Amino acid sequence: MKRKFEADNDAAVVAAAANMTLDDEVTFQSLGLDARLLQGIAKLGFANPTLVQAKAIPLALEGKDILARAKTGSGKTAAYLLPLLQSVLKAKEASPNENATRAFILVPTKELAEQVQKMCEKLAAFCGKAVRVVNGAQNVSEQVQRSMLSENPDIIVATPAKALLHITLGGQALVEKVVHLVIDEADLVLSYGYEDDLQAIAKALPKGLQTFLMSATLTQEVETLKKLFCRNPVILRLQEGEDEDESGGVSQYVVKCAEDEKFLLMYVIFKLKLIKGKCIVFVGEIDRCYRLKLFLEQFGIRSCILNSELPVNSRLHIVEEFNKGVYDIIIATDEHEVVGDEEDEDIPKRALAMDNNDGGEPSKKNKKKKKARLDKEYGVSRGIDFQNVACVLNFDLPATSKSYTHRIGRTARAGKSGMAMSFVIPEALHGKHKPTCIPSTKNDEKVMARITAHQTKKGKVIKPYVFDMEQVESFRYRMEDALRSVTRTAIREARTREIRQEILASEKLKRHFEENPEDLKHLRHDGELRAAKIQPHLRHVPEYLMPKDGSAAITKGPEIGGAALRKSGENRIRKARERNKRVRKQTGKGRDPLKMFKGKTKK
Ligand SMILES: Nc1ncnc2c1ncn2[C@@H]1O[C@H](COP(=O)(O)OP(=O)(O)OP(=O)(O)O)[C@@H](O)[C@H]1O
Repeated sequence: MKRKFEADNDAAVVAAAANMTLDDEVTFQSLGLDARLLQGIAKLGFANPTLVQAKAIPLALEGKDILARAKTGSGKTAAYLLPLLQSVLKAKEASPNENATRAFILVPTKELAEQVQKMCEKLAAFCGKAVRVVNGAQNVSEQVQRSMLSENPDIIVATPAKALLHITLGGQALVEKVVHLVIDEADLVLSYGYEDDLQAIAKALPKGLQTFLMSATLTQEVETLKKLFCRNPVILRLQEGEDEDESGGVSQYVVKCAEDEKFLLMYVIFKLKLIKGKCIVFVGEIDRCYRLKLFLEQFGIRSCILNSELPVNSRLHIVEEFNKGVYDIIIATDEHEVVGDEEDEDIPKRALAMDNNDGGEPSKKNKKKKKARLDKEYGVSRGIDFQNVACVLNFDLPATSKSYTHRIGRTARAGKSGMAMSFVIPEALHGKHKPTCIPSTKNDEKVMARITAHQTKKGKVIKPYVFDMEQVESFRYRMEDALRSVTRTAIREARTREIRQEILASEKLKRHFEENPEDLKHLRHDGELRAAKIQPHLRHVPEYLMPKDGSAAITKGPEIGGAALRKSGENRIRKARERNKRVRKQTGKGRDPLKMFKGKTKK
């Protein structure tokens, strides 16, 4: 049984309280950080520390162990990286010629390792060669691993499994000077199956390290890690919403609909551009990614897919490009989250093996085959810093309220606003349109009730979102037409083709892109899979289908995701791009002159 972690009963110093707020006068300068780090912070555009940074950094600089619980997107990464970097710089000043690894940062996924390493490099951008941080989570040969470790990088970011490999290879020489250990997403690392690795790491690292445990939720797992690694830590329990300004936070909505209406709404929402800005759509199974992508493709709507089957380089590139604004829609699974971690046994284990089955029970053989293909160190709903996401759309509900919290935490980050919309199939409507329905949705109402209770406890409200279904219904015929084309064979083909393409791009072209990084810009992940029958007429919305009062009349709720964009520069960039496109269309300017050129022959 899971138990909520009660810091108050703990012997440790409880530094946080419900009324902990951010003092106006706390600035990065007042935290006493090195001038080079302040330059890095300024370059990142961080004006002031977030609450978790303002509270954790001074304590960390005093050498205290920290156990911090702060909401998703609240800036926990810099809260531990800055004190770590400060410590490395100090050590380098004391012994400029000594190369020694001083910190290990453990994260649950490869995606997160890459992100943390990049953030570290950005914060240390003005430190010259004084700081060397490596991403030790990559799959590399022993030879590469040896060369990576040969100069004892100051900071190693890795998953626990990879960190242990490094420690085993590097031996005492690698760990003897380690003084800091960070476990990011601490509530998650154990559920990723890293327990044995963590036990071994605890034995191998020197005693008396300064430890940081960072998490969005305090659970029994965090308590276990605390016992394993911490010495009387300061516990920071930063309450939800304390560091939000009034406009910040996620507005949460629920839409009750049948399985086929999910597709209908997706068509209408994306085709009529009802979402202003970028959107992450979470689905329950890998096959669902392809079903939805192929379905949207029928209407000329482009999207990218993210799941653990894709090679890690493709996954990282997709997130990077999405953050730059290259793509608007990501359809993702969060497979590690799908194995329910709540007490209720009724919660369907949205097991990976159900995949590809369209509802049937998986055969044992199938189960084995599927699991072998998936990357254990994959994860997108935890920790990944998707930027300026206007809306998180739960096409299929997650299995637990904890997963829900992390999914919706991909929007409204860094004090911005965002929207989360969840589709829920009421029991009465379940069973309708069985061919596409996934078994886990049977329990949607139960799961949603648990999610609502969890959010209510945190003072959050989930409101119903209303669409004008009469207007939406006029699109049904086209939806059904498109859905019919997305057969199981088409899905299977698309899935195989996508993986093949991505592996090709990821592995064979890796060296090419290392040598020609500019070419990466042209590698797109939202291409058409074309596995389903293409029906050109579906790409256009005929005038007679459009609501008389414009597309916005379809929603009776607030603008979807609009608030998130109002604050981001991306909105301006997007508008400028659209404007330029219109101008180019009207004037013909900007077209490829080579393609436009019509040679005249002399008479
Ligand atoms: N002081 C700051 N001012 C403005 N933006 C910041 C600041 N600190 C961090 N950010 C930005 O906030 C976003 C979220 O930060 P970060 O990823 O560290 O959050 P997190 O708390 O670790 O989230 P999660 O729980 O999802 O892992 C990032 O885009 C980061 O660049």
